[in-house]
Amino acid sequence: AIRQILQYPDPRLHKKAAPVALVDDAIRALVQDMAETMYAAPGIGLAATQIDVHLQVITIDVSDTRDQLQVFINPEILERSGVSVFEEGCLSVPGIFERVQRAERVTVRALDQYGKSFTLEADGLLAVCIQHEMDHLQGKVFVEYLSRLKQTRILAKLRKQQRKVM
Ligand SMILES: O=C(O)C[C@@H](Cc1ccccc1)C(=O)SCC(=O)c1ccccc1
Ligand SMILES: [Zn+2]
Repeated sequence: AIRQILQYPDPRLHKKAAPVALVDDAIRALVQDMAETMYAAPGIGLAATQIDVHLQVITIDVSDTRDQLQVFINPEILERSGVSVFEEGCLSVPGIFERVQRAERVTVRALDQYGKSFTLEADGLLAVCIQHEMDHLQGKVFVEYLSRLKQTRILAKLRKQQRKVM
């Protein structure tokens, strides 16, 4: 089912996600809901935190055919190298696109939706997205890397947008 995505500055976006103890059918159902929600938004990634589920689960699909889902459960970054700057967006901060500096390449270890451990070396958009989603699991939203002035302006803009919707 498509879930509601929390909108910044909702305080629930700052909660830290707990590790998944057992990758069972309930977790696989959560992954399905996250994928459905991500594709409908549309987005290239989604962290469970964004649908108010505080578990370390991430779905990503950076393919342009939108049919290559990648699932990361209890992800850990083992290595990071280089620097890349990329204009990022966020489904929890609609309409805001800002440049963020991150590692160019990451080696990440995680469990898949069947509980099997895997290690992946990523670069490019996949590396950027993995880091963006893992920030969400730590309760961090990409706008927090920006200057105070930019954050103030973004909050004002979002408040205006959210009032209109109400
Ligand atoms: O809020 C999120 O985590 C989703 C976010 C992921 C992300 C985008 C860009 C850089 C880093 C992380 C999004 O998917 S925002 C929407 C977006 O960028 C996009 C949507 C459809 C097609 C292509 C990109
Ligand atoms: Zn985001």
